[in-house]
Amino acid sequence: MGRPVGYTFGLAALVVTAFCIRFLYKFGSRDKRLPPGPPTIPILGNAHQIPGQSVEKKFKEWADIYGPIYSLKIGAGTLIMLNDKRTVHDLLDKRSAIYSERPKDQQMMTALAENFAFWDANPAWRASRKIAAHFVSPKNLDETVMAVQEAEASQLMHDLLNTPEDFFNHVKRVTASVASIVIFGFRAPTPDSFWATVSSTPGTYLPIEQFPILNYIPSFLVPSKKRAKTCFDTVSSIWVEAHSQVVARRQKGDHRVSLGDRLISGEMKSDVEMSPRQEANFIGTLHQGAADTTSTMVLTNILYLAKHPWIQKKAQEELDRVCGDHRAPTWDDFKNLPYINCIVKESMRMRPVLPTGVPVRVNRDDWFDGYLIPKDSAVFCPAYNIHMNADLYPDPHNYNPDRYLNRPLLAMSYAGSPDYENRDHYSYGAGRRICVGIHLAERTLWRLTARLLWAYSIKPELDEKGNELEIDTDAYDDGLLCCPKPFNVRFVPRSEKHVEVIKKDFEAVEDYLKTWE
Ligand code: HEM
Repeated sequence: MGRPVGYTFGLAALVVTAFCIRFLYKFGSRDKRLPPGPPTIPILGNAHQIPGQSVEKKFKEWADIYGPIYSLKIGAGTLIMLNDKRTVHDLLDKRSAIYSERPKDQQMMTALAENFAFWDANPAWRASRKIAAHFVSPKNLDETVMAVQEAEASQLMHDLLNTPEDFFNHVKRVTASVASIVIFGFRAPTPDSFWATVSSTPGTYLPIEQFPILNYIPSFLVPSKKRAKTCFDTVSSIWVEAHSQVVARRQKGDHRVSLGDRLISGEMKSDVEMSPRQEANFIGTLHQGAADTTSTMVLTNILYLAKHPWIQKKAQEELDRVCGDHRAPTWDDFKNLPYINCIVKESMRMRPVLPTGVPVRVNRDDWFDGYLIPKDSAVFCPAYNIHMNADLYPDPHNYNPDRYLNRPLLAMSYAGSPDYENRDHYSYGAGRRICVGIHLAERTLWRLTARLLWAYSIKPELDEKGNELEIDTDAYDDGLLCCPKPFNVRFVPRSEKHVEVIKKDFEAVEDYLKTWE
């Protein structure tokens, strides 16, 4: 005889309920085979423990508890954090063939659809990366744009002489201008010029990949979906405008040595065909990667130098020995001014612009140190965790450029070396996706730091009684980039002779700079 319908229905409901409870309980939980990590709760996993601010400090706290590799669960997603030199080298450098995709993220993919920094390691990414790497190679930079980059540094020194209180804007202008020259063949003469202000970001959005149920919310209830599309349109229209200005200039017969010029003329060709809009977004991506990151690092340098006058003195003794007071340093002095390089490295270690790094996605299941790294995990090289590890950098919270005295080379020499234990820092990332603009960034940072220290003593602001105000090296914005909050310092020229040279240097390049406008 068959069972009553009510009984069968009840049993089915019980099974479904049990299944749902088990599913919800398991959703967000950590598979036992994963690297360790903080306890999870159903559904959210660790999402509720991730703070909205200073997230890098929380990541570091967990690194202190769970060691060189740990995992976090965000709903269905897995984050893997690599906290020492060996784990980064073994996974991101040595196994880069599988650790080079970018995490899948629908809304980022809409907002940044033609930004190759967020593409998987596909043929189009390879083609873009190849051109970019070739164009911002040391050889090309030193052969084609060295003179104008030195001239830009001369303008910065002059701007600081005239309106030192405006130094944030001067620094932002010069780094944007340096990038614009290389990428578009145009410079930004003032902080409000078109070439100094191009940039936009998508803002916050729903974590759909980690919580797929969010996909079922109707689009009209999710403003971030619309925002992602608007972001793409806005950014794209800026780069298309920038690209068309290069085309228009060339049509007037004014051909320059920028990447844009070479692509438009066909002198350089992508292995994967690009439409004019894609070409515009490709070079725009480089500008976006270059401008704010570099200015942020220069501002960090200024902040930390103002706080540590004895470091300035040490650098200035070296500068005086090599350049005297009759000429400013140039890139040709790099080998003779090793302490400037130490200062650049130490600022990058103390305050990496992207403290948690930019994650890659592993494209298949992998095993490391007995742990499972599941396919599609987002794998982080959080520079802050590594840089604040006292075993790797003794007394890590102390700003001490001397720790780099025995590492006189530029960052790429260490990042590309198999001797991973000797690596200087991780502020440019690691593996196949390491910052493609590293050579340009290193040159700009060194040049500007050397010039600043040669020309000025950077001093704290004075209060109304003439006492120096305290410099707060912890006052940083909590945005996408780790940038110092607005602060005040004084740029005191080192002598009358230095002032004379600053003025003369600028006079000598003023007309030449105009040819790049
Ligand atoms: C101080 C200055 C800079 C810092 C700190 C910096 C930092 C970084 C970091 C951390 C990444 C992610 C690397 C990874 O995924 O492991 C990155 C990627 C990138 N950077 Fe930079 N960057 C700087 C300057 C530049 C410059 C000057 C350019 C352009 C000329 C540039 C263009 C890019 C691009 C296009 C990517 C994406 C690379 C890819 O996904 O293949 N960056 N940068």
